[in-house]
Amino acid sequence: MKIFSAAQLYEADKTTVEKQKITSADLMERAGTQIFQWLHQRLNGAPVPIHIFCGIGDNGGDGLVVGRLLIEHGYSVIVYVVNCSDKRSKNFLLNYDKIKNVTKNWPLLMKGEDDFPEINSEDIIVDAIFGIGLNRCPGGWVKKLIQYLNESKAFKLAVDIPSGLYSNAPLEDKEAVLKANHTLTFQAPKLAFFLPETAVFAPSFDVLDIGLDLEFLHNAEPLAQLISKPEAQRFYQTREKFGHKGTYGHALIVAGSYGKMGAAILSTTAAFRIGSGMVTAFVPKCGYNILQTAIPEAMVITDNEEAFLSDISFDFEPSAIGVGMGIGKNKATVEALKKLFTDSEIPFVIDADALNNISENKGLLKLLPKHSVLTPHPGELKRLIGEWKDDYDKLEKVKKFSEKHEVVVVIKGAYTITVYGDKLYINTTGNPGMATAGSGDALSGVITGLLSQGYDPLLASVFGVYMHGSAGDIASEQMGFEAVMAGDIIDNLGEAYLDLFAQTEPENESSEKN
Ligand SMILES: NC(=O)C1=CN([C@@H]2O[C@H](COP(=O)(O)OP(=O)(O)OC[C@H]3O[C@@H](n4cnc5c(N)ncnc54)[C@H](OP(=O)(O)O)[C@@H]3O)[C@@H](O)[C@H]2O)[C@@H](O)CC1
Ligand SMILES: [K+]
Repeated sequence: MKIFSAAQLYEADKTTVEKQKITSADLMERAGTQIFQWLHQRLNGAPVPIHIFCGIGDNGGDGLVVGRLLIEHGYSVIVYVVNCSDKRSKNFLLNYDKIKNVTKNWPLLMKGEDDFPEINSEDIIVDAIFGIGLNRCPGGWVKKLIQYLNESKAFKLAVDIPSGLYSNAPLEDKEAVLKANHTLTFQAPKLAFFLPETAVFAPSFDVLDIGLDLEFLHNAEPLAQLISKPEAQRFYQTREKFGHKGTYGHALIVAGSYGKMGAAILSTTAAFRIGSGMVTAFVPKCGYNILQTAIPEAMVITDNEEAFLSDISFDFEPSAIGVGMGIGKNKATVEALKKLFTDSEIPFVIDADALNNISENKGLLKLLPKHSVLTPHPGELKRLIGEWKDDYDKLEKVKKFSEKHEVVVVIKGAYTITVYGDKLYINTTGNPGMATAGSGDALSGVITGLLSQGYDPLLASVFGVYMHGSAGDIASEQMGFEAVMAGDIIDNLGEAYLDLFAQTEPENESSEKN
């Protein structure tokens, strides 16, 4: 699924109206009807008070449509007009007139704090104050209204986007954004829903298909691609009936130091579980017995040093190399990395201490084979590219970094984002249970294992992140977030493959669940 900018959505709106020979009011009716149906399906006529706060633009217009349809179906509705500007939109005015035909209780005009209504915790708030047309930070009594609504325990449903949030621009004042419980967004999710600073305002959402012109949407270059099951299914490369272990490559995992041999075990096991034909672990001497005992399937080569890596030499040609998990920052290890990067031509997966060593010795970057994959968590990323002003600045910096060094960067987080040049791929699998030691080692093993099977570096990253998250989701379903350990994620990679093509109940066609 594609993520578009606000400007592109306006363009799509215009094209749709022209091509489908409808009016923009018809489109608003479609949008409002979808929101109404979502509520109606869940409330089933329940007499719960519904407070609808409408701005004076088209987002407010949507709110008025929802209000009218709810009133027509006998719901208990109170509509407020947040009268923050004189420039009411055409379709707002049209629906303002229409709602007067179905009720004697005209919308209440709010002009200041004195007009804030009492809202009970069992009530429902529909937020239709601002949509993607927000053009400045809400201030004055409107900001106070947003804060007032945020304090309420009532369920808050945002129309299109929580009011005060820009769809694809940085946050100006986090006190002036509605904290929605759920958002019903039109046609495509907004970029703000996936970035750490802004995602908290839209913790869950559904995408409502309002029938915008498919050709336009198909041809438009998106801000980012969302990676869910349908995309992951397309990336999957079938295993051949007559394949043998050589067909699926030989992954080399360069990992571990004294006290951190678990990182090597996790990455090596993950590379196997994702389908590598053979995996060799390169570890300091102290890891030999540990690795051979923990993973009999793996081959093990050791460094001359007992406790850390000092010279990474091997006498075979791996099809992919994952390096850095638990290797520490010994001077000799940095020299060993320098030699490894210089001698190899195949792309690497670079994680953990390999990233930290690169950050402290930026010259190493120049030695990296093209299309290597870097998998930093936020702290490692900061050390690599420096501080950023906000999430959007971060993405721009990573894009430049990716372009300059011709590498894939996997920014790990609640929504992991893979960056390659100016392209962004946002993952949708994963859960808070995966915030546990070794989860990153599992991911680097997964990506290395996919590379070794012939997936190209970008696909290995995007598909690997999806599979790692999916395995984590399955593990969390089995044992709850708190109990998940990295090994459980790896143990469920097989289930994640099975789940990729498992038959599921058909979803409601008009909405895509997040
Ligand atoms: N595109 C589509 O495909 C479809 C879009 N649809 C819907 O339209 C929505 C977009 O509507 P929109 O363009 O009218 O903008 P919207 O978000 O209502 O706000 C603009 C108004 O708010 C005002 N205003 C802004 N910031 C402010 C501030 N800080 N403080 C105070 N005022 C502020 C601004 O006032 P002004 O700057 O003119 O003073 C202007 O009047 C979209 O989110 C979706 O819900 C669907 O109906 C159908 C398909
Ligand atoms: K809104």
